[in-house]
Amino acid sequence: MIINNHPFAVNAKGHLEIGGMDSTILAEKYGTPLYVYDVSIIRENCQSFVNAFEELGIQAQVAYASKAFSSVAMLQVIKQEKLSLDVVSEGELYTALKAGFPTEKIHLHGNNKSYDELLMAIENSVGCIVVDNFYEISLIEKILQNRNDEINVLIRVTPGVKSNTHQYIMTGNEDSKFGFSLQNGQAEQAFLQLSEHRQIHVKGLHCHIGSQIFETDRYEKTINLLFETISNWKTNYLFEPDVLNVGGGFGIRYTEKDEPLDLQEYVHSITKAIKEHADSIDIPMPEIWIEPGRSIAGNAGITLYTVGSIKQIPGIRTYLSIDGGMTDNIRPALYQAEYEGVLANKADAETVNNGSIAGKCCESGDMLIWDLPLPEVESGDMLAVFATGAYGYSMANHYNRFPNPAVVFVENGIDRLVVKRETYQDVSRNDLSYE
Ligand SMILES: Cc1ncc(COP(=O)(O)O)c(C=O)c1O
Ligand SMILES: N[C@@H](CCCC[NH3+])C(=O)O
Repeated sequence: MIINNHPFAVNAKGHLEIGGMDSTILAEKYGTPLYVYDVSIIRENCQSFVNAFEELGIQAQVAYASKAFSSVAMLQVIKQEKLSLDVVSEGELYTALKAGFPTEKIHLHGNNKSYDELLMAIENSVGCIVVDNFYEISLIEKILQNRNDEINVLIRVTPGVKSNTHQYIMTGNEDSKFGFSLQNGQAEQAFLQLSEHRQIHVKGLHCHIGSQIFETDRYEKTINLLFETISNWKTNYLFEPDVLNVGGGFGIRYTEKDEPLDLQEYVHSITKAIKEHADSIDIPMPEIWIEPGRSIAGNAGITLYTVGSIKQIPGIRTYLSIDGGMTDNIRPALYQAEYEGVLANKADAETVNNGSIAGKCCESGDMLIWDLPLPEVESGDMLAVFATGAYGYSMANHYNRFPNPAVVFVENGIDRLVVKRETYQDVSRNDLSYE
């Protein structure tokens, strides 16, 4: 049975199941708050993208955007599914190396890569550096001066497309901290500078217009703009890209308001648009690279909490406080993101009232869900919040010195702890005494 359009079942005891396991048993075994992933859903999401390209006979790389959720176990699953990997920092690169990820399939991103980050990437022969700005070019040139390495780069461009999403997760517009503008000539200047360097191979262009996007026409519009540039560069510099990377951003279902497309639909429309343009300017079909994060990890994860204090304000609202909140999921506070949830131990009980789910932090904005329809709630009940697999754990923080939760993977009815719960020692690990 699918519950509320989220891919989880309810068992005979009326408990929420994830990956064939009773979620209340997981909560008892590992404690709450707890992130739980159904690994089979992660794998299905990976395969949806990979198979869609394969069926079209298109050369492609599907790079998991590891910022959505990075841990050694997660990246090992991604490696098993034969995807590539997008990393944005030394920490993400370090995690990828720790997971044994093939370095030639790693792409390094970032709008302010440091000398050390770039050096680490070059020393480890990553497959590609997505160059973002002129300062970065100068750092790469400096590193290559003393080395014989040759590197592949993509040029990250901002095509000037506004995506229909929250301002904080919009990245392809002209007024953005990311990438070289196509409009004002900076992308062309970067292209010329990079192309002159004998150790740098410009493989193509990269752009990412934003996140949680439901319309394929945004990608089509972006591809139109990219090809205006490619066509000019072909005429002026005989440029034919080997690769076009159109980023990630494919939307998922958080609440009933979201109507996600099948992942294949994005692949089909991106491929069609690129093919038509490549044919029209008579260049070989480039490899298509995409970078999904949320659409791989998001719907595979849930967070389990225990309900504590219940505060009823007659005629106004009932606040149900849980043992986590904005420290393990900052998205509602940061982007007014909305979620759905159920009581995991009463998953099939009839809903009778609305309850608003409050986090534990000393912050009025620490609210996870407003007015969630729920059955009769008692302290000690267990709340499951759906679709928290992306940008939940990875954006966790230590506000009020809360330790980060544990992460458990479940597959074929077997559960495995993949990230340990932090302890108070972990939280104060770097504190030094001043006495
Ligand atoms: C460059 C880049 N690629 C890929 C992604 C992944 O996006 P999403 O998780 O929405 O697929 C992001 C995040 O928005 C990004 O900035
Ligand atoms: N962290 C954001 C997505 C943007 C990430 C990368 N550009 C979110 O939770 O929705």
